[in-house]
Amino acid sequence: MTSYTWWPVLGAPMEDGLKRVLAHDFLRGLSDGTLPREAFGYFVIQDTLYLGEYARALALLAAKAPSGAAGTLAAHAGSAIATELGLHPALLEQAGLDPALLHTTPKSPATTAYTSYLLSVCAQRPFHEGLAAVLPCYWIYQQVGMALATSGSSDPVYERWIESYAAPDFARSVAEMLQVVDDTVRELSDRQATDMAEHVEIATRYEWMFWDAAVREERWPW
Ligand SMILES: Cc1ncc(C[n+]2csc(CCO)c2C)c(N)n1
Repeated sequence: MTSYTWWPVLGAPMEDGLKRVLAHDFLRGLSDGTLPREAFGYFVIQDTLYLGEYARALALLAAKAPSGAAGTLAAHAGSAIATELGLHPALLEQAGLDPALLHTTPKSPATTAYTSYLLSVCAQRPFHEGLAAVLPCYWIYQQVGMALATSGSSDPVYERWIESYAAPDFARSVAEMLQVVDDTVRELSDRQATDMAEHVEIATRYEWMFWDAAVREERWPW
């Protein structure tokens, strides 16, 4: 990580957020198997809703990317959709939940806030800012996957989730994205780099809030 040009610019807010994420009850519960199935089911449904919007954010970003990065971003938009359609419904079924819930559950307040934020930054702000907003999604999940994979989980459903983010395929996709970030950061003024760091910090907080909403099974007041 430290060999990347972007690390000294963007690493601090993500590392701080990662510490908080790793200490969150949701991830402790995934590791030791005490996470209630209801909280995991809530998470998988909300995450599927999230992925559909995240893919659109990446597609918006692809449209304004320099040509060297456009193909990577468009391909990643495609693979986010593939996860939405593949892994997530399979996880739901394995967890004993009806995949039809995916079509009847509304986005939670946290999912609405995070995806609205991503879409608005990617649509309305310059490329480097959008890239900063989508970065914690990759980096945090990779770090979480690696941290949890060292001891795994006694629960086979949770273990499958951990394995998918500790897998070499996922590491390759994160590395592609980090290279795009590196190529981008190299060209920026100090002001632009500070703007990126601000988006990284906000998106990292949203990542924490997403786990937290699942533990609380957050709902709209009516
Ligand atoms: C809340 C939330 N944040 C990050 C991810 C991880 N993630 C989602 S899409 C994508 C890239 C393309 O597949 C990655 C790494 C998630 N699943 N849910």
